Amino acid sequence: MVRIFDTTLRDGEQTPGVSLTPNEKLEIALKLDELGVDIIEAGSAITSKGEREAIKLITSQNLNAEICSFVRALPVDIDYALECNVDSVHLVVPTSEIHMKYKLRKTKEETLESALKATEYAKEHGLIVELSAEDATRSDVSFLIELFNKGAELGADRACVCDTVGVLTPERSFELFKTLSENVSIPISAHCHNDFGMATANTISAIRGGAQECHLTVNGIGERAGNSSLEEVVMALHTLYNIKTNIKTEKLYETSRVVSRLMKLPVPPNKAIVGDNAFAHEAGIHVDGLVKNTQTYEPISPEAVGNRRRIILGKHSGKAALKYKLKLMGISLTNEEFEKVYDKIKNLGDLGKYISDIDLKTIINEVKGEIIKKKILLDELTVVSGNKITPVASIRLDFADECRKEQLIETAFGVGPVDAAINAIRKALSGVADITLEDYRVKSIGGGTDALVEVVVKLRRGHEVVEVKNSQGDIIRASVEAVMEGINLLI
Ligand SMILES: CC(=O)SCCNC(=O)CCNC(=O)[C@H](O)C(C)(C)COP(=O)(O)OP(=O)(O)OC[C@H]1O[C@@H](n2cnc3c(N)ncnc32)[C@H](O)[C@@H]1OP(=O)(O)O
Ligand SMILES: CC(=O)C(=O)O
Repeated sequence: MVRIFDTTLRDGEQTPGVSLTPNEKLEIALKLDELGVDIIEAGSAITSKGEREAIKLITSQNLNAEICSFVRALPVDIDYALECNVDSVHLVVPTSEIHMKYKLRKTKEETLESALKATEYAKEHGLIVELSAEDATRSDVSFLIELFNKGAELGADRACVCDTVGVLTPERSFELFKTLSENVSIPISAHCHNDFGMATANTISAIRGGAQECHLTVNGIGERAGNSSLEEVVMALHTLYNIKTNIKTEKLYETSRVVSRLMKLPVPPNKAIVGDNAFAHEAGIHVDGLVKNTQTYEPISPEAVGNRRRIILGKHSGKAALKYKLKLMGISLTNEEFEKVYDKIKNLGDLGKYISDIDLKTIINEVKGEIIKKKILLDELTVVSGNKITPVASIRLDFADECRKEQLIETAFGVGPVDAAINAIRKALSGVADITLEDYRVKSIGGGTDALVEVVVKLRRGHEVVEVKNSQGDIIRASVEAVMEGINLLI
């Protein structure tokens, strides 16, 4: 069993440009606790008043996880951590020549002395101490052994080896952690960075070498190129090495998305385990294999990590993929219709188009000659904007489906006239269609104030996404009509 020390809220929050409010930190901490991490490094208490408020909020929840604060080898940092009622401190001491000489401006002896004093101080105040060597992978190994063993004599509970600038290789990592775990009297943890894209491999090698705990972040976020990614390390350990952790893997995707949303850091589609393409398949040969047996092209099931399988139609699709999609959607086609739909998919694919489920429905309707009646029509739109007025829009929509027919009227404010108009649509449709605007882009086609503007909106309803374009001279109408078109496609 390997213990997971999650540093999403400390090293992860050190991602340049990221800063969370106390409530946002709490929301992530609650998710991490549900996920089953053993330790949550909630922040560095010394950093700011807001940071301390966040850590206090987290420690007040009585979570299952141990709550930890980063501290330098300084009593003042430990005092701030104590004020936040944490269970433990991640007590960090630079150990490489470069860090000691240039950053701390201290000798090895002085560094060791301050580290041990700080350890003693933290222990006297009842804290669990994880004594951590910063830039350990560019440090003298005998110095690391001396620091950790002397720290252990003073009560340090765990030792941590930081690959601060990500220079380990899997081979070196195995050897280093083997040597340290054979010569240090307390459990050792690995904290790896991803500067050369090897953080996951280095962490796994550290564990194989004897590390009993690892520092990870959700989505691999963190300083520079980030830290070892929690979802990658955990799934590799469970699946490829048969080493267990306390992580409830089926919560990985959901946790990834909460962190992404609150940190405003999108997850790359090809991100292992939690990326939207991690279980997406387009190539015909792959989909044919998957339909016959999912293990042909999936090393683990998407459900195991709370992700989902997506079959994408496009240029590389084969007929097995189209048949599979039609079966899922409960649509039957004659052979002739099937061939026509398939040809259209290939043609659109050649034009570089990705064919969403909604596009597929539109293609099928076209091929079958069926006209789809729009459920929501824009009847009236009024927008008022100026220098002495908060932009405001009122809207009247005609809504009609099989069971309901009504007019929806709403008014809303916005930061500008477009925002006000879209807010009014959203308000009018709340409860009718819960749709989120994921992206809005505008560009001018030609110059001059009378130029055409092209608006592109991306809307999501559950797992379905549409992208719609509208071009005309009036930016407000272009925006509203693009949104209305998208909504009609989604409902
Ligand atoms: C690899 C890592 O991720 S390390 C963690 C990085 N995290 C952070 O930096 C947390 C956010 N930081 C902050 O809010 C601020 O830097 C503070 C509050 C910690 C310190 O702010 P300041 O007092 O203004 O110091 P400043 O940031 O300019 O410099 C850091 C000081 O800490 C010292 N220091 C750095 N690491 C350590 C350490 N582990 N133990 C003791 N002292 C340290 C530096 O030598 C420097 O001291 P100096 O001013 O005497 O030269
Ligand atoms: C302590 C830490 O975050 C590092 O050395 O990378």
